[in-house]
Amino acid sequence: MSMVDYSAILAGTSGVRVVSSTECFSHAGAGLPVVVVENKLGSAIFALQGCHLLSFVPAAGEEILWLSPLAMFEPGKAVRGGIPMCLPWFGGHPAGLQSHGFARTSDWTLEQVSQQADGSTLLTVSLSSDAETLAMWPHEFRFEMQIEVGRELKLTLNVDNLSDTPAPFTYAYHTYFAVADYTQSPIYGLEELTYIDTLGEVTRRHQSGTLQLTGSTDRVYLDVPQVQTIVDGARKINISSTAKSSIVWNPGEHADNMADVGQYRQNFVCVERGDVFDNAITIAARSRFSAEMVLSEER
Ligand SMILES: O=P(O)(O)OC[C@H]1O[C@H](O)[C@H](O)[C@@H](O)[C@@H]1O
Repeated sequence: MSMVDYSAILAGTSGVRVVSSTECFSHAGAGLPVVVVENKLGSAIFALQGCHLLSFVPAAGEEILWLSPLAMFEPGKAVRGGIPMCLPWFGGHPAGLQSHGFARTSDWTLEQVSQQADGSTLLTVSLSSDAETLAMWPHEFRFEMQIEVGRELKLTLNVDNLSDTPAPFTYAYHTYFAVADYTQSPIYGLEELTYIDTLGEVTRRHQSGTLQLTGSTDRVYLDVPQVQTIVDGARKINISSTAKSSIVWNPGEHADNMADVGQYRQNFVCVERGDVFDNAITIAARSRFSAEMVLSEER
């Protein structure tokens, strides 16, 4: 595993380290460079591959993110769990390019680290276009993620279209939330909305009342309110975002055919905030698009 030397960026900031994932997790695979952030308000770990959050624990709270015990930490392979970033397209690609875009398996660069006055830590991570990305997505770009680790986890995605043509764009924060049992964890904030059911034949449906998953589910809720709340026993996990869609997913019984999920499917639910399907956007030439997501825990 090759490690970039980040000592100049980390100098002067305490509580941030760049190490091999093998130091933090006992998962299979060669390992990936991860950034470990610890302060008095909370702690987080993210992989530089994909700018992929793997853990967030608010101080005195519990792990918010689910990371599969069967996850593989291999260069070029998306890790199962945490917050894979899907962009610059979400889902399948018409020409058969990799599902959920190339950003989640690309190596992002740690640009800046700073300590905020309230004790939180702010990190900036980026990915820029090159010949390989231009062959897949014909726009020069700079993707930037600002990661603020405090009592809450705040992620701000800035997408600069540096090209002279408008860029059609879909994305999602594909968050896997840790719950004791996804069939006992109601999700509030989607009541009476229209959703696209993508299991089998794609159909449009209406959500009557509160959503409670009972098995295999793959849905795109459109024009959602800012906040969804997952109730996991005595705690509530709040997901607040500027994104207009919520993709709700658990493979249910199909997890038996997924080498990195299997029997552990019961312990997560994905509520993914993004702009997809009818909410897809176009970023004008030489313009910036920004999207924010904040995760917090309540008891
Ligand atoms: O296995 P992945 O490529 O990570 O995708 C995992 C899942 O992501 C989203 O939730 C999609 O809506 C699902 O259809 C897909 O199965």
